Formats: sequence, structure tokens, C-alpha cells
Amino acid sequence: MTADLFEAVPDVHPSREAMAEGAVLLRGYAKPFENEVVAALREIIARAPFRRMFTPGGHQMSVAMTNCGTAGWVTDRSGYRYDGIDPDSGQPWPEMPSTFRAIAEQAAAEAGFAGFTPDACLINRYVPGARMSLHQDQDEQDFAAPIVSVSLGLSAIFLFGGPKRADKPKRYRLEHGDIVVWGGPSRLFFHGVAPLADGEHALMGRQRINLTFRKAR
Ligand SMILES: O=C(O)CCC(=O)C(=O)O
Ligand SMILES: [Fe+2]
Repeated sequence: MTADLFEAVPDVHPSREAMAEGAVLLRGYAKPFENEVVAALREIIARAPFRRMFTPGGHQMSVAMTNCGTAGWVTDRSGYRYDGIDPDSGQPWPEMPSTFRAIAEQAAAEAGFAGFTPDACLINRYVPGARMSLHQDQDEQDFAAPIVSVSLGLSAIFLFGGPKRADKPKRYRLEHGDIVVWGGPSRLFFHGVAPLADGEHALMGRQRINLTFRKAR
């Protein structure tokens, strides 16, 4: 992967939309790399299949998850944490593909977070009706690093609030290829995903897949 991913794709001009201080929506940013991303995703899923984890409170999440990278986000009755080992296989999570890393690092730089080096990529799979309630991403050790979130497949309504749970979230429709980066002053802002509407995506089928890149350790 070259240093500038868009070097070879001169027709791509991703648009940017400011969401809050430190938060930006890069529309269509990952679209040129969709085939490479999907191929890499298939390999990850073959080794670390999606599974619906349980919250510490005992509820099964509607979103199915897996990870790649040296750290993976897991939840079970004992709590939320990052773990280098997939609890289902007993093996390390699949390596983070170089394409994933390059897209995440470049999107972060585009958003003002040059030098971002993700060690974790949580992969979320939403089928129609699946949702993610408002939460903060706070299981990472270093909040100086942003979160880089890549949307693939069916569009979803992303809810982006503020520092307090009660802050009314703004709604953003995220489409296939869109990337949201949040960090700095908005690193700990509450966010979530509204129940996924049914549909069929030409490349991804009847689902939405979201990749969130994090610096966990
Ligand atoms: O699916 C999304 O767009 C957001 C996912 C998310 O917030 C998370 O995995 O922590
Ligand atoms: Fe999150």
C-alpha cells in the first residue's frame, strides 16, 4: 500500500463534514478499497467467525462481533476488556490486514490525527433490527488516539451525542464506504446506532458491517 492511498485513484474526492470538535465524517473515503477490504474481511471471518457476545449484565448483544489485530474487544459476564486471544478459538485474533491499517491511518491523518497506530479492529455485524445503544468507547488505555469507524453495506443512522449521556444525539446517515473519525475533545462522546432498516446492498447483501480501529494498549 502506498503512502497516499488516493494517488492511484484521481477521480475520488471524498467530502468531509464536521460533526463536532475532533469529529469528522469522511464520506465515501473507503469506497475505492471495497474489494480489497471485503476479501480481507472474508479471511478474518473464516478464522474468527462473528459471534453475539453477552454484556456483563447477561444480555446478548444484537450486533455480532469479531476482531483483528493484536488486541480484540470482548465482553462476557466478567466485564468488557481487550484480549489478545479469541475466547472462542483460544487462538490470537487474525492479524490486522495492511489494507485495513492503511485506510485507518490515512483517515485519521485526514481528520487531524497523524501518527495513529491502531492495534485493535473491532468488527461489528448488524442484520436488520440490530442496534447499538448509546455508549462511550472507554476501554482503551490512551484517549489521545482517536476512533476510526468504517461503514460497509446497508446504510445506518449513527447517533453522535456529547460528553453526557443526556446530550441529545445528532443523527447521521452512514453509507457504504463512509468513515467517521472522533478524537481529541470528542473522543469520549456518547454514540450509538439506531435499529438497522431492512435492505439489500449490492456488494454486502442484507447486512451492515462496521470496522472500528482503536489504540487499545
Ligand atoms: O457501528 C457503528 O457505527 C459504531 C460502532 C461502535 O460504536 C462500537 O463498536 O463501539
Ligand atoms: Fe463505540
